[in-house]
Amino acid sequence: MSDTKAKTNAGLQDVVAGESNICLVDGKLGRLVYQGYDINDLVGKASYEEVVYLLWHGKLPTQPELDALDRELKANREIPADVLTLVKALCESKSAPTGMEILRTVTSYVGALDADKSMTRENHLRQSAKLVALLTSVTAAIGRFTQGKAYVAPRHDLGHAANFLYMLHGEEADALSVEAFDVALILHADHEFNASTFTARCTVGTLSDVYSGVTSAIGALKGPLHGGANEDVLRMLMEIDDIATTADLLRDRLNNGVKVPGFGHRVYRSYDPRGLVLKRYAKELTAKVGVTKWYEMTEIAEAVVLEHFAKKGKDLKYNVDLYSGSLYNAMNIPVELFTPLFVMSRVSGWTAHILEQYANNRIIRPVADYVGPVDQAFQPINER
Ligand SMILES: CC(=O)SCCNC(=O)CCNC(=O)[C@H](O)C(C)(C)COP(=O)(O)OP(=O)(O)OC[C@H]1O[C@@H](n2cnc3c(N)ncnc32)[C@H](O)[C@@H]1OP(=O)(O)O
Ligand SMILES: O=C([O-])CC(=O)C(=O)O
Repeated sequence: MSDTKAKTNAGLQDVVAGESNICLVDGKLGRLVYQGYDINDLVGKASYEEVVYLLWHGKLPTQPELDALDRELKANREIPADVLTLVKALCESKSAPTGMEILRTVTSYVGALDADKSMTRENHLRQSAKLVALLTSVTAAIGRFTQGKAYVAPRHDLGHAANFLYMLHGEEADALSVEAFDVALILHADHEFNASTFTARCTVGTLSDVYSGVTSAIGALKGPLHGGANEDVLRMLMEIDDIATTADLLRDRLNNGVKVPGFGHRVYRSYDPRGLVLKRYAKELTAKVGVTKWYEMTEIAEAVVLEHFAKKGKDLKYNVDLYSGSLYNAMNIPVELFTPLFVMSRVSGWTAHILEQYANNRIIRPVADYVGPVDQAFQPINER
């Protein structure tokens, strides 16, 4: 048995697992900072594309730098014919793969077909830009095919957020939807050593490639305790489907010890600053489109769950996934696409962390506190 008296924190809670310049999550103050910039100073002022540049390069771009990134993203918007055929076949498959399973497969597929395997920062940035653009177009295509609609080719005169909504709906979205969607992309872009980002760093810490890092990160984000929670929130509300009974049903759920998606966080103790911004946009957009039911039910959920936590003396609050559901619904985005939307945004953060890991790499390999037996006497199979 190991003689190391390592203190094992279940789920690595509060364990400092490395240094990073990219993102600060201040759980006590409810503050989120990208490369030194508070998210509240970025939303509504910077575009998602500027934030992508910021995360990768550690500084806000000048206009020529932003133009160059914009050209590169646009050059990668079109889905290659073989990828489109794969996406369509998966969407129509009897096994009904989820959007996350399709994105995971596509990432792995395009990685296998990328002939340039060189381990240079320049090549890694090229691959990162390709993934940011391509996974966005593929998410829109999944939305089209799963609704039995035809693929809509990208436009090059639209920004990243506006182009996605155009490719999904086949028509240009209104200005408030584009602004709110761009803000949602910014807010989901990075979050320090969350489970999927840490997974990506572990993968590339072996000096594996960018596509492997992102493929494994998608697998980690998919789970209901992480990115999958944004779909679960709206599904839960749709199952309740009644404003009048929401509070009682949620109280029952909590009293039966069942978790409510969209609440709780490993780091935030005061509040999740992303949730506040999304709530504001959800309120405005749902009122504008005249579909306020899910937003109203979400507000009831917020009140009921926080009251429950407070009575139990728990400092848990709602997280980023609570209000995104009613917001995306007001943009007419199907629930099945909510976690893929998270990928579309977070791929910028994953690749920023992948670049940072490569720049100062040491293989990530913690130790286990072995608690099993060590002195077992071997018995041949015929004596067992
Ligand atoms: C983008 C993101 O990944 S944000 C998170 C998205 N995930 C969700 O919304 C799913 C619901 N939330 C959760 O499962 C958790 O809060 C997590 C996974 C986010 C954090 O997990 P942990 O830090 O391990 O907290 P843990 O699950 O141990 O919760 C601590 C206590 O609060 C309770 N609790 C935590 N979240 C919730 C919840 N959503 N509803 C009800 N109770 C909860 C737990 O049951 C536990 O209670 P106990 O001490 O009586 O056993
Ligand atoms: O930080 C976490 O553990 C989860 C989270 O909110 C995110 O990844 O955005």
